[in-house]
Amino acid sequence: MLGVWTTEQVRAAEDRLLARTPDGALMRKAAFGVATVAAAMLRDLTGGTAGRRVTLLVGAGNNGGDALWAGATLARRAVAVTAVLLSPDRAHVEGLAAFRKAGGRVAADLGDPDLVIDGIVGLSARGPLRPAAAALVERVEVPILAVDLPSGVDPDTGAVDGPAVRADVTVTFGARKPVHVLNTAHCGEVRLVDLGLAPELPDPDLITLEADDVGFAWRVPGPSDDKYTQGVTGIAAGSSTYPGAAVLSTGAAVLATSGMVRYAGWAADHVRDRWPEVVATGTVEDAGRVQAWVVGPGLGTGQTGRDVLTAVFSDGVPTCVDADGITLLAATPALWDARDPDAPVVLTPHAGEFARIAEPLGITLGADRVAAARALAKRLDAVVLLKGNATVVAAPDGRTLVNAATSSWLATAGSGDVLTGLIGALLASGLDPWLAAGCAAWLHVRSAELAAHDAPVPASLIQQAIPAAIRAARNLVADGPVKP
Ligand SMILES: NC(=O)C1=CN([C@@H]2O[C@H](COP(=O)(O)OP(=O)(O)OC[C@H]3O[C@@H](n4cnc5c(N)ncnc54)[C@H](O)[C@@H]3O)[C@@H](O)[C@H]2O)[C@@H](O)CC1
Ligand SMILES: Nc1ncnc2c1ncn2[C@@H]1O[C@H](COP(=O)(O)OP(=O)(O)O)[C@@H](O)[C@H]1O
Ligand SMILES: [K+]
Repeated sequence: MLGVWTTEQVRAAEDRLLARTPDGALMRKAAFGVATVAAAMLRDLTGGTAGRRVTLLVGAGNNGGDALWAGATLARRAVAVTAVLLSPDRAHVEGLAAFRKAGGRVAADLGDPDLVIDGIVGLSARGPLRPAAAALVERVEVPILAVDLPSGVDPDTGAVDGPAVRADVTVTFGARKPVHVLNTAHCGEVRLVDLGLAPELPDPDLITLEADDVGFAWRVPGPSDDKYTQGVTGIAAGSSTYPGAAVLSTGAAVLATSGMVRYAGWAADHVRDRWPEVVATGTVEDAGRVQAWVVGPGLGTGQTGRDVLTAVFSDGVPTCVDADGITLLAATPALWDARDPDAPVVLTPHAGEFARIAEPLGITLGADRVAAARALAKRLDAVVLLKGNATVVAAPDGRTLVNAATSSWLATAGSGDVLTGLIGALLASGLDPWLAAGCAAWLHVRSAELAAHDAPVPASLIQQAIPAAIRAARNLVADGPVKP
C-alpha cells in the first residue's frame, strides 16, 4: 500500500523536517536524486554520460533550485549542462552559483539536448505553464525528467488546464503527491527520493493498492469451506437489448470466486450457455440466497429495471450498482427507499453517470475528482468508484484510494461490466466494500494489461485474464505498513 499526501500535508511535514536539518541539505539530497536518475536516463538513451547534453528549464522557486543543484552534479560528471532561466532575477541564488561553479552554462534557448530537466515549477504550481515556458516545452523533442512533478499539472488534483509538461520520468521527494497517482500520463514513471520525511507525515490523504495488498485481501478457501461459505454472488443484469452485459458481468464473477454465482434476469439462457456453472433464474425473487448483488449492467431504465433494483435492495446484502442502475437511481431517488441502511452500496459511475446522479444533489465533477467522489460517497452513504484513467474509490467515511491505469486499453465497450462482476465477487467474499472496489479496480487494470499486450483487446478477453491477474497478486502476498 502506498500513501499519497496533499501538498499542504507535505509542506507542513517539510517545514518540521527543515527546522531540524542544516540549511540547504534537503534540497541537495533531492537534487542528488534527480542527478542520479538523469545520469541513468542518459546512459539508457545514449550509452553514457560524459559529453552528453542536458538542458535545465529553471523556474523562479525551489523547484528550479533543485534543477540547478542537479545540473551542478551532472556538470561535475562531465555532462554538458545548459540552464534556461525563465525568471533570471528570481533564480535560486545558491543553486545558480553552484551550477556556474561546476561548469554549467546559462543560455537563452533549449539548444540540442539529449535530455531535458523540468524545474519550472513544483509544489507551488498554480495553473498551466505560462507562455514563455509553454513555448520552450513545446519545442522539446527528447525525453523529459520532471523535478517533483510535471510543470503545468495541478499538484493536488492532477488536472491539466492548458500547456503542461509530459514527462517520461518524474523524480519526487519525501512523499508521493496526488498528481503522481491522478495523472500518470503526464508524470510517466514516478521515482521517489527518500528525504527522511516519513516521521513527520500524518496519515495519508489517499492510498494506492499494490499487488501484495490485493493478494493479501484475497479470500482463499480453507478445508472446511464449501461453495456457499465462500460467499455467493448474485448478478441482476442484462435485458433483451443488452444480454452481453449479463454474460460479461457474470463471467467476471465466476472467474473471481471459487464459490457460487447466481444470475437473475432476462439473459438466463445466454448466461447458462456461456457459463454452465452459474445457477440462473428469471427473477431476483427466485434466485435464492446471495451474499452480495450486482445490479445494473444492461438492465434497461424502464419499469422492469426499477422493479429489479427494488428487489435487490430489499434483499439487504452488500450491493454494487452500476450503469443503468445508477441512471435509475438518478431519475427516481425514491428507489433508495428500498435500501436497508445497514447494507453497503458500491456505485460505479463513469463521468456521465456521475454527473447524472451527483448534479441534482449539488455535486459537480470538476477538476478535483477526489473531492467530487468523496462528496458523493458521503452524501449517499455509499462507496463511490469513479471510473477513468485514474479510478477514484471513496468511502462514506472519507477513506479514498486511487487506482491508476497502466494504459488506456480498458477504455473499451463492456469493460465496465467486467469490473462490476469483480466487485460483486469480492463483496460476496465478505471484504470491506471500499477495499473490494479497490481490489477489483486493481485486478481490472492488471487483467487488461495481461490481455492487451500493447494491442486493442475486447472486454471478453480482459475477462479471461482475470485468473492470471489474481495469480499475479497472490504471488506477492505480504502484509505491510503504508509506505511513503
Ligand atoms: N521545502 C523543501 O524542503 C524542499 C523543497 N523542494 C523543492 O521545492 C519545490 C517547491 O518550491 P517553491 O515553494 O519555491 O515553489 P515552486 O518552485 O513550485 O514555484 C515557484 C514559483 O513559481 C511561480 N509559479 C506558480 N505557478 C506557475 C506556473 N504555472 N508557471 C510559472 N510559474 C509559476 C510561483 O510564483 C511560485 O512561487 C518543490 O516542488 C521541490 O522541487 C526540494 O528541494 C526538497 C526540499
Ligand atoms: N482512458 C482510460 N484509461 C484507462 N482506463 C479507462 C479509460 N477510460 C475508461 N477506462 C476504464 O474502462 C472501464 C469502462 O467502463 P464503462 O464506462 O462502464 O464501460 P462499459 O459500459 O462499456 O462497460 C472503467 O473501468 C474505466 O475506469
Ligand atoms: K517541475
